[in-house]
Amino acid sequence: MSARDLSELRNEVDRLDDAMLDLLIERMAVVQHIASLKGDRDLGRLALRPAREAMILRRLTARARGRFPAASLLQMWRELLGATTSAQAPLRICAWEPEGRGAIRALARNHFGTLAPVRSAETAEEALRSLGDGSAQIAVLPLPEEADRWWRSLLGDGSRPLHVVSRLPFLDGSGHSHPQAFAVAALDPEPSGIDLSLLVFETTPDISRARLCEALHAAGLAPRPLATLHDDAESSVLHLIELDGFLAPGEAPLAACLEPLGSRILRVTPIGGYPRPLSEAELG
Ligand SMILES: C=C(O[C@@H]1C=C(C(=O)O)C=C[C@H]1O)C(=O)O
Repeated sequence: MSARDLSELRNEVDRLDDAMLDLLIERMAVVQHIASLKGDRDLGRLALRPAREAMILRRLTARARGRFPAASLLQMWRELLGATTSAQAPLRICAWEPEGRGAIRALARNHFGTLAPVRSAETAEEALRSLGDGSAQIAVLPLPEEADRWWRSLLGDGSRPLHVVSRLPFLDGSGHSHPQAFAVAALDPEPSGIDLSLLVFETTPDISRARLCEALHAAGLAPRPLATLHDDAESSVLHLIELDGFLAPGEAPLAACLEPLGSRILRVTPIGGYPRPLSEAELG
């Protein structure tokens, strides 16, 4: 290849870079128009819409069909979505990174982008409090383990209920040991078409977690129990379980599968709904 060919091809790359940047600028202007319609800033609300973002990312990775590395595509668009969300309304993050549970702050940064400041909290409770006092709009916490109790506070009937709205990272490298986290915000979950739900089942102590999961399995809900808490008076037990689908209590098939357990199910409270992360296998 001659020096002339190389310089022509580099000119072509420069032309494409300019065109891509012009498109990003044009996209940002459309997002600002969307922002004025949604009115999140005036309502003191987060501009983030995890379901819409997941639909964009799934569509683009399918469209790329391996012609551009999917993991890079996802990371580039996560940065873009972070920039467009930050441009609409404040987006500050408070992350709880307990010892030995992985790089949660880095996970938050990779997901929400470089523009969103990530502050550290000493405890999960402190991270959740930051949502109440307005010093952050998103709390990022590692997936609960048995000893964690923070998820219990999402059961409260606050005037602006907090929900788990995302599971991080969006590209799930299951099989590798990598940290996973929940993003909590004062935002109502919306369905993206392929979703997971996080529910708290309050039961009488005489039914085991295994029995509860068996009933959920039978309805094809693929339960993944995360944690169980016994209340001080031993009169009820709280089970935190992630299920396939965007579910609401009282809705079929949840209501139907719990019916045989009768009055031993005291209460079912959804505390989260979020897009199911893409698996590496799905990317092909
Ligand atoms: C533009 C919007 O706000 C945010 C930014 C998005 C984007 O850049 O495409 C998508 C979803 C939201 O997180 C929107 O709600 O559509």
